[in-house]
Amino acid sequence: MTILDKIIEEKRVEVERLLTQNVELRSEALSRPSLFKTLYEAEHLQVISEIKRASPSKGLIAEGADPVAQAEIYVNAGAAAISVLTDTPFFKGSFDDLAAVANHVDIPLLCKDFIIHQVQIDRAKHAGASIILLIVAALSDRELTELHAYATASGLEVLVEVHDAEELQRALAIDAKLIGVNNRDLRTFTVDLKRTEEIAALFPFHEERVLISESGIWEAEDAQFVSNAGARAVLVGESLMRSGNVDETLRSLQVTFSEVVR
Ligand SMILES: O=C(O)c1ccccc1NCC(=O)[C@H](O)[C@H](O)COP(=O)(O)O
Repeated sequence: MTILDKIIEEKRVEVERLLTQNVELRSEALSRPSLFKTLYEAEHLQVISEIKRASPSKGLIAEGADPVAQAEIYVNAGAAAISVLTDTPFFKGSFDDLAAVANHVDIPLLCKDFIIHQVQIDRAKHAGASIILLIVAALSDRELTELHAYATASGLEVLVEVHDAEELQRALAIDAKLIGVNNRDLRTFTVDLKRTEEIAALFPFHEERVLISESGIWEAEDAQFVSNAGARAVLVGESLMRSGNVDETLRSLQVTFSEVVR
């Protein structure tokens, strides 16, 4: 059994608990800027900055980090959006982290979790997220279609994550506008930025969609590589959480688009 399988198993238990507790999770749509619009109109590579305390591949990264203080640095350094990992057992994140960040920032906010059921979408929205993540590898076609439609109808944006050509086709089949290539294989943890290049070669850039490169971005050279491949944004966690100068690291990743890509 892979870590992804274990995480999904844990999510099934979490969903059961949420459904049994029958917690009131209805909420009005929040008005945050559209991430899609921000990225589509961007003049340079955008950074989606993540609050990440720990991970299955790296263990503890920044256990005692203050999510609000970290988010404020991200906003001041020009982050396009903030991603908050809300899973506790594997990432030491929480919905309290998400809600705390939501109360302090007004830029687009991604609930980074492993969504398999509508109740998790309600919970993300209730905590103040404006974007949810759907991981193609974790969902059947039917689940992907239904969860994407439900989130969109709830007024949320959806980042659809892929890792190979077949998953890209599945993302395009549901007309996903925000497509993220995870450079990390969630089953083996191998990170390879060439994943972005491979998916970019198949990506319909002439359509109104944006490509985001996720994971393994440490320095400007990495950002330039995926930007040159066609990414309009990078999703960055560990390198920002570990940085001694978060502001400087984040700004260094906001590289200019090459003429070819623009
Ligand atoms: O980060 C992991 O080890 C991980 C393992 C299994 C499933 C998901 C995982 N990470 C979630 C992410 O996608 C990353 O947090 C995100 O892309 C940022 O990656 P990085 O900049 O490498 O921290």
